[in-house]
Amino acid sequence: MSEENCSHDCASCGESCGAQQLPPKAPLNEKSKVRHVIAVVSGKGGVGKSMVTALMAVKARQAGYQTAILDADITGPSIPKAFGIKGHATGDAEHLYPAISRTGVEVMSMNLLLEKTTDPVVWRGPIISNTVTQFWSTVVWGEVEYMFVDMPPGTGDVPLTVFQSLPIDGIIVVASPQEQVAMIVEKSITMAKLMQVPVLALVENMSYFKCPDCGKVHHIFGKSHAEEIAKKYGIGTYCQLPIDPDLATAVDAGEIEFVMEDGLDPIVEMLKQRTAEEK
Ligand SMILES: Nc1ncnc2c1ncn2[C@@H]1O[C@H](COP(=O)(O)OP(=O)(O)OP(=O)(O)O)[C@@H](O)[C@H]1O
Repeated sequence: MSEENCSHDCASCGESCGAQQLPPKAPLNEKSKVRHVIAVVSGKGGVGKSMVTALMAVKARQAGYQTAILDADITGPSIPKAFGIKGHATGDAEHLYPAISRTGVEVMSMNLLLEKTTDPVVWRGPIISNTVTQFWSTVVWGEVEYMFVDMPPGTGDVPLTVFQSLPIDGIIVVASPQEQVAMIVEKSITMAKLMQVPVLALVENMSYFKCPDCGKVHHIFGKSHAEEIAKKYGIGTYCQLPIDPDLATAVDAGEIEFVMEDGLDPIVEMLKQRTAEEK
């Protein structure tokens, strides 16, 4: 950005220039230790980002890690429903406490703070972004190995705040075959690169449908581009999830912790390897 176009408001600018003065990362409270934070992003809504966030937390938990989900999708939170978590989060004068799922995944979401889950959150961008930072700072997360942040879709205010305020280890990009063709996915990848956050994995969701009767595989949204996109952007891990009506039913019934789906295993393996290398 040229000098005369610079607003000098680095907190709301995604450019990385020599004069950049980013705000310090938001602090965690003294009762929490979160070792790794992974943001789950998508170029547009409805591609299964929340589904992948929930499944990643479940699968990493099954692999033996303490996991948590920070639902940064403030205006469209869907994480508590996938886990069948009802009721409200609790808190005291200084802290909020996360809900704990049946298998031990910690969850904080705007839906746990609303009087009715159908109430809309009609807030302006800066207040929404501030809420996300508060979830990070005021929630008593305890000891967490992997926190997954369910981002709102796109590259707006909240993703910018999350990248700037939270110590993000990397992102998982979720896209359907269609977004990959339309290059929507590349916007998220380019944003992460601008913010100097590594892209850890690409999930091609709704990649294919396998007929339960004859076993034939149909590419409903076009052929796969996961390998091609992963190669182009140097993304080390990629995987595919099928269109699976059982997955959608499990989310609707709050049973995401109990589905049989191994499509995300390559990412869990990658996380295990990273953890082993740290030791
Ligand atoms: N692989 C899949 N098979 C079947 N249904 C799926 C699959 N992935 C996601 N869905 C369903 O598609 C719908 C949208 O998924 P989800 O809410 O995870 O998308 P999203 O990208 O988080 O959307 P938004 O950003 O708008 O919140 C949900 O009803 C979900 O259950």
